[in-house]
Amino acid sequence: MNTAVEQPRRGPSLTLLHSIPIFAGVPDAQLEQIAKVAFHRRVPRQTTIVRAGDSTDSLYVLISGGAKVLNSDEEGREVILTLLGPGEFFGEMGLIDGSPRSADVMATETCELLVITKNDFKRCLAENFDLCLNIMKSLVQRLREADRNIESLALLDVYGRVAKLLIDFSEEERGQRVIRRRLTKQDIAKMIGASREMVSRVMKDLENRGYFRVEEGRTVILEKRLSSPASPASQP
Ligand SMILES: Nc1ncnc2c1ncn2[C@@H]1O[C@@H]2COP(=O)(O)O[C@H]2[C@H]1O
Repeated sequence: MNTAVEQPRRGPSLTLLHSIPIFAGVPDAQLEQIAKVAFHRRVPRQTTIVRAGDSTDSLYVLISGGAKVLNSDEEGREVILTLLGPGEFFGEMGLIDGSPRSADVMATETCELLVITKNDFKRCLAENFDLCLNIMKSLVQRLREADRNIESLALLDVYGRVAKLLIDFSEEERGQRVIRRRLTKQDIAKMIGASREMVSRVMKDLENRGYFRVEEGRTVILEKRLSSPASPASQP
């Protein structure tokens, strides 16, 4: 596992801060304060940035790259709680309630991060209602996502779970829904609680039946059909 990290660099620009959703609506005077206390850090792929159970010292904002939030048991079995992309933040839970880190966060690509230490983050929160509100909105969105995941685990078969995940990760692009981020079958398996072999089988079947196609390394979804795939067992 990679633990090497580059030396931190100080000082994000105001333009950069303006482009990050949790800083939306925060006045420039406050952003200047944040710019003074935040610093850049670059971490290579496979670096564990935050480790479950550790004490909490900082909030992280992902400027570029990608990361996964995961939990594992003593036997090394993993569940991926979510994937994070540019503009998203992590490490807020421990800062808010003082508990140890709730999960590992690992870089899936080289990441450019903005780091704000615990005391600086708390000072920024105390002085800025918009920042508090933006953090609350993100927490509500994460709760909604977690609720949807519980529902899908309880009510859908593996076909339905794979289909739902592909739709959730797809983005609108010129009238089509396309998955741009790198999503391995192993990652999908760890997100939906199925084996990698099962996910491979289901995806091959869905592709053969025309629910999606892979074009130049991207997955293009034939949306209307994918939203309700029938598993072979339930087909007439
Ligand atoms: N279900 C989830 N969705 C998105 N992010 C999460 C989820 N669970 C944990 N995290 C993030 O992972 C971080 C691990 O460290 P913290 O508990 O400090 O803060 C946590 C959150 O930022």
